[in-house]
Amino acid sequence: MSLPARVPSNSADDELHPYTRILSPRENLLGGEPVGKFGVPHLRQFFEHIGRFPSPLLTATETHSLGRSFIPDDETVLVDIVTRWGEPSPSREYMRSGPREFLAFHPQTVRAAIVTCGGLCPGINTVVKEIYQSLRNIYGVKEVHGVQMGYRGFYTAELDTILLNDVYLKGIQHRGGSVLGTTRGGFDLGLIVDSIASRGFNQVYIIGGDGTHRGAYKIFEECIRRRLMVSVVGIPKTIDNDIAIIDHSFGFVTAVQEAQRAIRAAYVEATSGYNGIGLVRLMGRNSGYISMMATLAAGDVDVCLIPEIDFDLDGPHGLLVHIENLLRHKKYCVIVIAEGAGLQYTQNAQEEKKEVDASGNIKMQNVGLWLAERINSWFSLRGIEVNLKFLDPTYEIRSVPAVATDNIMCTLLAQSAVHGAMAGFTGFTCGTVNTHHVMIPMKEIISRGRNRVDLSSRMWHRVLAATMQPPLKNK
Ligand SMILES: Nc1ncnc2c1ncn2[C@@H]1O[C@H](COP(=O)(O)OP(=O)(O)OP(=O)(O)O)[C@@H](O)[C@H]1O
Ligand SMILES: O=P(O)(O)OC[C@H]1O[C@](O)(CO)[C@@H](O)[C@@H]1O
Ligand SMILES: [Mg+2]
Repeated sequence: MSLPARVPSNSADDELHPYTRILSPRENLLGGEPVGKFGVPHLRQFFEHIGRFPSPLLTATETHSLGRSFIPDDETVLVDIVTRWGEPSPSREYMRSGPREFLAFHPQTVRAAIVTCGGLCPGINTVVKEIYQSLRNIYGVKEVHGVQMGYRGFYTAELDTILLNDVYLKGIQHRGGSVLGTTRGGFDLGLIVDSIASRGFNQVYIIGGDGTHRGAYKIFEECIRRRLMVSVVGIPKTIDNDIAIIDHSFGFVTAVQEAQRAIRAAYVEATSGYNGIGLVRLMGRNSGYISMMATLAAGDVDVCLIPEIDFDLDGPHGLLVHIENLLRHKKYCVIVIAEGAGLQYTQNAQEEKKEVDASGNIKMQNVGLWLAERINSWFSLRGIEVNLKFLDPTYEIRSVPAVATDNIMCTLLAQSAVHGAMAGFTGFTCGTVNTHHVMIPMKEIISRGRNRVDLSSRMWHRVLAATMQPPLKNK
């Protein structure tokens, strides 16, 4: 049987950045070690003189029994793992993360920086602590700095960087938030890279979402342009699950778990009141994953509204009539709505100037309040008594500490980031694909656009099967 064709991750239609040119297998053979294979840039591609140091895992076998667990650069994880017997199954593949036998940085020359950007997400502190610990405990790196308050911390005088130590980081994995602070906006590429150069940082770990990654890729490019030998690594952080390619990031499971409290409360209120309606608004401005998975987990939601679906409010097949039917038959109903759902109703399409936050994200009206008002007035007009309770957990689902599975994910992502940077890889993002930890070219993360719920997926179909909600469209 012939082997399936091997398709490097970003060889499809993406226009490749010259830095991330994929070497053909032949070039790799001629050049010895595979370099930049599968699109993950390596410092060796840009700098002639680059170190090659044996990993401490090779030499300090008494403390690290990892001798046989080095990951070769041609070990990959397949994207498409569902296949049919006998059919060729070419799949994209990503480089597997993990410790490499040889390092591009001597640990004593490493000055690392960690920055956290964007909104909060359960587990940020764990990632910060584990990057520090992996650098120090596995590789013996002495200097790991924390950049305060997101990107602006690189260049704002009153936000000096913090030299991280055990005391500062003690127990932070049990706390929500970010010990370093995080903000939106404040991305000044020139000043950020000036700061990286003047402080002598040669490894920069950037924890953040889609916006953060757009910035991180620019930092990577600018470092190369200025001939700065810096590994720039992204660690994906999103409770919304809106980052492409990866299974999901840390914090997502915690957010879904925390959302259960609100849904449970909505259910209790709805089932205890006369014609009770429990309405829960959950985060997710562009992608409805939190609402979708929280609905599946709860098992007692009647309607799940996410940004990806287009629903009618009025009319014989619209949402309001459906709620009335539910009340008639069940005497209560529970509705989950993602903050970005029903945008066509809450935002005036003609409006020319939309309000945006410091990062340029569009500010949205509270769709939960809007829907509560529409439901109440619709039933009131018909003289039907309803008791609607609106629950809006907003920041509660993302400010809590991470649950155990998320904390484990944080640890593994942080270790993957450190192993990759120490080996000299740069311009990459760590993540899980099919539950395996991989290095993904950052260019690919940002060029894929947002991850959104696929309405033809089996997962969304499971939601429809659980809620039994109709299409909510008149035609
Ligand atoms: N296109 C871009 N180029 C450079 N920097 C950007 C870009 N978009 C966003 N940023 C910067 O990245 C940081 C975080 O962006 P943003 O507030 O959009 O959060 P995010 O990383 O997407 O996380 P969240 O999941 O919370 O939305 C901000 O400092 C912002 O200025
Ligand atoms: O109010 P902030 O901090 O801008 O964050 C709100 C946004 O953050 C997110 O959780 C993403 O992190 C969105 O779902 C939400 O709209
Ligand atoms: Mg974002």
